[in-house]
Amino acid sequence: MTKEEWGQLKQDLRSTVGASNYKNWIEPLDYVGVTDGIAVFHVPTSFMGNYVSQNFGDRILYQINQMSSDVRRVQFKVPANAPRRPTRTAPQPEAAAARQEDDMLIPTAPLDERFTFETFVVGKPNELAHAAAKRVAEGGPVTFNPLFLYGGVGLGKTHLMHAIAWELQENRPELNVVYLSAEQFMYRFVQALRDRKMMDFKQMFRSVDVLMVDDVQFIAGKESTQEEFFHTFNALVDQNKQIIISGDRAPGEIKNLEERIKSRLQCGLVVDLHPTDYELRLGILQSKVDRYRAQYPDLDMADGVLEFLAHRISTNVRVLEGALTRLFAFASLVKQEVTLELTQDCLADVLRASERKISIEEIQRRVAEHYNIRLSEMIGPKRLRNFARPRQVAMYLCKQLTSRSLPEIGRRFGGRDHTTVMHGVKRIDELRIQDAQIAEDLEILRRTLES
Ligand SMILES: Nc1ncnc2c1ncn2[C@@H]1O[C@H](COP(=O)(O)OP(=O)(O)OP(=O)(O)O)[C@@H](O)[C@H]1O
Repeated sequence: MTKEEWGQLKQDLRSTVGASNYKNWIEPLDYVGVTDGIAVFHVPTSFMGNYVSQNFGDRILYQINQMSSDVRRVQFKVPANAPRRPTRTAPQPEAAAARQEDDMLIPTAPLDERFTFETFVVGKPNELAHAAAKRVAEGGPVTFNPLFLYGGVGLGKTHLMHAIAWELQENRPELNVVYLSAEQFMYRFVQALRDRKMMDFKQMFRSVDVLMVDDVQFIAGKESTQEEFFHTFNALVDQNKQIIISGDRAPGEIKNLEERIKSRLQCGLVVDLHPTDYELRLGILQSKVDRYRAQYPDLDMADGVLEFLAHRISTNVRVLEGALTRLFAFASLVKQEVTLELTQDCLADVLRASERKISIEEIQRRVAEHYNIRLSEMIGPKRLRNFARPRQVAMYLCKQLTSRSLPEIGRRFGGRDHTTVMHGVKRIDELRIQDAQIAEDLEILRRTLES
């Protein structure tokens, strides 16, 4: 079959499949030629290839055979040198855009170019989640299904999901990887219902190789979306296709999520991203600064600024990044070195908002745990050294980390006098210098309390 013949045949197909199907599925086909009785067409995505093959393959072959009898099969494949999947960040080719406009069923959402494994800083709080994400991104045989990533706001769930999708595209370009938020899933679902395209919807989601759904808590309480999600999930698991889900808490703790979905989500590997600690925050800041240096080559930064920010800003990485961006923009505007003073001025509101309110109770509890004594023993009247020293450490930390007065602290330590507290604080201040063990205890406790 020549290209001209295909051109003619295509026009014939228009009347048999209808204008909308023609525009969406037939027009974008790029006819390559016939080899060994197989008519080969190039398609922009493997998803599209599967769809056309399943829905129009027989009809196309039939039409071809009306013209030429030496074609036995039709094949739709993504060319080996195809550009990265066009439905992501790259501009959409016309056909794909038209398709999206037409029926809004192309399920994948754009990926953020900044969210890759290279830019993800690994520390104790996220090392497990990172390792699991890396494993899935290799695209090898499915070992845990689903991978469920959860954690609080701004701790890197979306970043890791995008990183997996990018890497899968690199490692296994032939796979049909679909990433979308649970909200988008619902939106597509409702739209398919409205447009009476449920068959298309089902087929589409069941034809993916890797399904990634972000912020699954969104579908909690939304009955029919949950139902459809459950069926999609099961169909893919049955076919041994990888599923990756994120949520803001562990599956069992998501309210108004059906029990059967909860238990399905718990079947694979559930890993959490813990709140960041000081070291991780510092690492993230350093890596961001390295990138900013390219943007602001003349900007100087005084020692201690990053450490200050890592100490003072909350666990949410998004807030941390926002603060740094603002700081750099401000410093370059006023053409000044980034000093501690400038930082405090420029970020006064952020610093105030993320001031962590540590309570006396929290300090007492942590210190008791650290020294392996009971809370009642620390607060109680006993003067045994085993209890008295931890008590003084706790008093010292209360003075350092809260804004409570000495009499108030005394009251909360079993009604002790403020002079007792003062004595305790002074004693620990001395020991801090003489006794390395005490210094280390204080450092550990301060860090855990501040993280
Ligand atoms: N370990 C990390 N290394 C580098 N950047 C990080 C890290 N963790 C988070 N970030 C950055 O912090 C920002 C927030 O992360 P992300 O959007 O992934 O959070 P999330 O957990 O999905 O939050 P939400 O619950 O609000 O959706 C992003 O800009 C991301 O790049």
